[in-house]
Amino acid sequence: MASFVIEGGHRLKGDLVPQGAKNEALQIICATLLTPEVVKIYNIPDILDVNNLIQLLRDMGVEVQHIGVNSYSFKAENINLDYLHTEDFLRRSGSLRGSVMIVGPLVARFGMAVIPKPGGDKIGRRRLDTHFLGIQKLGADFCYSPDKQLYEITAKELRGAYMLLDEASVTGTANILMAAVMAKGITTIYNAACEPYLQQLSRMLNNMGARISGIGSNLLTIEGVDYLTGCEHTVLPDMIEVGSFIGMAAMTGSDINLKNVSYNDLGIIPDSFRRLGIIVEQNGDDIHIPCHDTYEIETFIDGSIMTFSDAPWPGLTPDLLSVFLVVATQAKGSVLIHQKMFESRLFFVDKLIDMGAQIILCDPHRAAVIGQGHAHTLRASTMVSPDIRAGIALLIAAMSADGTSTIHNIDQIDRGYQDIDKRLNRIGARITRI
Ligand SMILES: CC(=O)N[C@H]1[C@@H](OP(=O)(O)OP(=O)(O)OC[C@H]2O[C@@H](n3ccc(=O)[nH]c3=O)[C@H](O)[C@@H]2O)O[C@H](CO)[C@@H](O)[C@@H]1O
Ligand SMILES: C=C(OP(=O)(O)O)C(=O)O
Repeated sequence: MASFVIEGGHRLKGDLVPQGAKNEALQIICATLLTPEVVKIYNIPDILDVNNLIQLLRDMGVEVQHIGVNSYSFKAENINLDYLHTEDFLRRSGSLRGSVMIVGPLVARFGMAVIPKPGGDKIGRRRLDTHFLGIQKLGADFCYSPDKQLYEITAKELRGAYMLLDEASVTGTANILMAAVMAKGITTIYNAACEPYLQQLSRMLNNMGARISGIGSNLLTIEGVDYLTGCEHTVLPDMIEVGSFIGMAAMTGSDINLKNVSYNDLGIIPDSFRRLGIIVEQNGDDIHIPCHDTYEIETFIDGSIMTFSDAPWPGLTPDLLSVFLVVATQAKGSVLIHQKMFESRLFFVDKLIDMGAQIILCDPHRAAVIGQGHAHTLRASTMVSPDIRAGIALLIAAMSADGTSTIHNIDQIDRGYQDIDKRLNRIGARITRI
């Protein structure tokens, strides 16, 4: 397992271009299964999760061609459904969360699919009920096979239905949407998730001939069609990477320009960093973070201590709370980080405490951070990255610390951040991959 050795204390200066969004790319790549025609996708990030999904589709028989930098064409004309029952399929799909989203397209087009146990971050219970209940509402049957530990799904015909989702699940909404686009009649999904990932998926599906309205809201209406065509689609910049770079710039006292961030799709993210006292300048579609010697967390208007908590879009994404937390350790002021959605995502704070950060882990969901205003720089340390976003938070901590740190298990960072060491070293970081 590879590691990063990070020499802390270097300020960065220069431009960074965010990669394509991991969580959008995973949905979009699964959607290529809905048509036998060619789909061209641009701005696909070159990261472990996405590459594993592309390989999974190749193994299923999809013709995949690399047609340019971060660009691929997909042609799902001849799918080998028998592959879904192989050990190889189970192993590969178990390596990433996004693999669960092949179910919707397969049921829609072939009337059968298999739900393996999906992979992804081990950050608490990650149930799939929303996926099951929604696809069942469309008329599919689920049968559990205990020896193989997977669900086999069959459907003679999918029929549109009204459904109120039990929670606004991101991958759940994507899966149901992809199943519904070719169902007979009208499907209405209320309490749908509406992250930019889903808005982009809906636009892509409409470009393929689907009839989806309500895009960007939590009420989607889908008029089923018989056939979807090929299309071209460009993945948005990764808002989580943009947020990670904003936090990294402030914490390391760097001066960074983030190019082409698709500002209007960042929602509440820039303002949330501003509430941590960070100067986030918008220049057209770029963001400039000037060098900060210090930054001060706001209080709420009544003077009480600020809370940052996650919520489904347009609320604050849970995937950036680890970054807000680490950045707060070097701010002036205090903040409560409340991770409502996941129950095992904050335990990495022990490593920050070892580095000298002032944090009280109140319970698995809440951590109070007492910022030290750069008065006490963090100490270098040796750590293991437990999940993708804790991984980037530890990298930010190590880059700002005094001395040389080591982070093991960096596969967890490579899962979501393309060539992170090379891109940061180009503008002044000192990160060695060993
Ligand atoms: C591949 C992918 O796209 N992964 C993302 C996706 O995962 P994923 O789609 O797996 O996450 P879900 O949206 O299903 O749910 C995330 C967690 O939040 C809880 N929950 C969800 C909705 C809600 O209204 N209330 C609630 O408590 C769920 O029970 C679960 O514990 O969305 C998550 C939530 O933004 C992100 O962290 C993941 O990066
Ligand atoms: C939790 C995440 O990813 P996944 O759902 O793929 O585990 C994430 O991107 O922060």
